[in-house]
Amino acid sequence: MLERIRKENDIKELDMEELYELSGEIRRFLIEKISKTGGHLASNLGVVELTMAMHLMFDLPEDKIIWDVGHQSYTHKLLTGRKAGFDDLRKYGGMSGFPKRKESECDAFDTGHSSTSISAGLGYVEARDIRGEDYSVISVIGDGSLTGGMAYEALNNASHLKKNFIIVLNDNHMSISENVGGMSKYLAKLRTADFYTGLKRGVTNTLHKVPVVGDSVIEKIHRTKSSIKQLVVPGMFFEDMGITYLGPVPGHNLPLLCKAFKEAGKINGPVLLHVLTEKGKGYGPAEEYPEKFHGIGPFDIETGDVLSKKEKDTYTDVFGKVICDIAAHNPDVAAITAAMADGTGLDRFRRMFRKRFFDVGIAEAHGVTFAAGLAAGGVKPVFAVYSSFLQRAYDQIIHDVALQNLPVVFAVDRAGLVGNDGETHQGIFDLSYLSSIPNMVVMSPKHKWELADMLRFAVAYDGPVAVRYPRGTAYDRYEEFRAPVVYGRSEMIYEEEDIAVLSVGHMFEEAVGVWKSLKEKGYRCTLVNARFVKPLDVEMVERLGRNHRLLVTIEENVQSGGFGEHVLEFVSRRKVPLHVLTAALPDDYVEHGNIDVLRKETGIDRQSIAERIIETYTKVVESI
Ligand SMILES: Cc1ncc(C[n+]2csc(CCOP(=O)(O)OP(=O)(O)O)c2C)c(N)n1
Ligand SMILES: CC(=O)[C@@H](O)[C@H](O)COP(=O)(O)O
Ligand SMILES: [Mg+2]
Repeated sequence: MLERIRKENDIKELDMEELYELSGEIRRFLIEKISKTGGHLASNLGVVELTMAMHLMFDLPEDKIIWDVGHQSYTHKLLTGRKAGFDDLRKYGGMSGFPKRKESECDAFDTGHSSTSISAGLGYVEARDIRGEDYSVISVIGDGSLTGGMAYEALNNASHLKKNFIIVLNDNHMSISENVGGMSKYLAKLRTADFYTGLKRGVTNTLHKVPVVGDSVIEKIHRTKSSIKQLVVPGMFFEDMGITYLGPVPGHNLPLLCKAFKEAGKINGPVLLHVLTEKGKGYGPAEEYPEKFHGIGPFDIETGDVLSKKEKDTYTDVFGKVICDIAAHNPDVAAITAAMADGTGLDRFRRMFRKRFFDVGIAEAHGVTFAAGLAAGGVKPVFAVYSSFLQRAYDQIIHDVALQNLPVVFAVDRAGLVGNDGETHQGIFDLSYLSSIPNMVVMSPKHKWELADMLRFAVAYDGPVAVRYPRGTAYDRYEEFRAPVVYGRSEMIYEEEDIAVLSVGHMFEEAVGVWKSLKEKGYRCTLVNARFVKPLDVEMVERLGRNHRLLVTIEENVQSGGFGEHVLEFVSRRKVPLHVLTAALPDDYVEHGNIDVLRKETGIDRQSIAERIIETYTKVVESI
């Protein structure tokens, strides 16, 4: 069947039996492909029928399907002619793991971060009406993503609509890990309500079963003239806001899903279609361990085991262990995650210090202000958060934390290039957005031992402080370089003259490569580990100015507002006699792919940096 799907809407040519066959083929295809490339398997297996139903009931690309997060859009990609793309899924130059408008006109909106789909959908609805156009808009949001504040802001805003807007709540009762919070509990109650048993039941029959609320329901039904109102009883939270609730609909029953979409399309206003799906559906290991198969590397299909065995600790592992050790000795330390307990390494903390562990849901902005409140109350909060997700909380960092100089520790994970998730997830802005904030201290460790030392320093520090470290294996060389972390002081590694290399955090590994290659070619070269991005170690810069000609900064952050620009600004303002060469990422978004490839493409790999240094240094010497 899959062979017959060459482009969008081809699915409509299949009969029901063929559609069943197709759903099986899609699952087998996804399992096989993702077992080789890695990707977000469990969420995708859960929405096969839901996606098929939407593709059967709507016309693409005219109608707009907006995926929240977008990690579950693989079936949508398959049904819109992108089957071949799965061979290079998430590889450099290959197909993205998320919806991309530049990839297909059937992708209505780019996503990657959660809880945006209702806002974007509402924007489309209003644009449609302003321009007098006629198409359907369907936002598909997961129960986990419904813990994000933006989703409620959008629901609140959408409640006034008088035209159709379909919001699909894809409820698999899971975020990456177990979902949290009051809405999740509410949805759990709705799950046990009667299934969507069809639209044939008479309105009155149903209403007779609803004592007390019957009259108001009848009134509403008369207002909307929609028989579907018989199903309002379970979703009064949404109903009372002015959003029609339909469901719960069994999310693996294609005919019922299609019917539900048909009815949802009739409602003149916002309608929330509550669909119950199973994460990992159809693949035993993913059904059993949806968390493990949420995002997974290549794995063995028979056993479900991940193929590449991890031999060394990642920075995340180091953080997870050290923060537990710190908390064991300091009862004031609390840890916060925004739905990323495993990803940030806080799972261990959750087990060890249940009362001091807080999963706030996918709510980074709230998480930051909540941390500020904890800090104001005398607790020492450590918010472990991915660099790109912390972008969500910029005002909260300024307004609620830094302005009051509150001692909140930001453990900024996935800083720098993250690789296969691509543009939306690269942690390449944090040095810029954090180091521009007054009171903020920003550090980055060169290796795993320094991460531990910096975390201890950060917890002891009386003010807002960020420690940023990358995804992946923690660097475990240069153990002998472990001088105590001193506020605002960098670390001299090798001192020579002429060329000085000043590297930030994990780019130390590249900087060592640069340093070695310059040495091999006969250059005299100093190597310094910056440690602090803010405050900048200006004494070190002045000291380097005495016997060097070229100062090279290396960071995995955009150039704009980054470490190199801070150094440049200081050198120029204080007229330090140094030429400065900044190795940083260009003013652009970096797509998905292997990190080494991305570094090469963006010119921050050791070889490209060494070449640029030699070229620049030659010019500097010639100009004297
Ligand atoms: C702002 C933001 N924070 C965190 C994440 C990481 N994240 C990706 S998917 C996900 C869980 C989403 O759960 P749900 O919406 O229920 O989708 P499911 O995976 O269950 O299909 C999380 C926390 C993100 N993408 N965006
Ligand atoms: C879709 C999403 O945002 C997460 O699942 C993310 O892909 C996790 O990234 P890590 O694999 O780096 O934890
Ligand atoms: Mg979910």
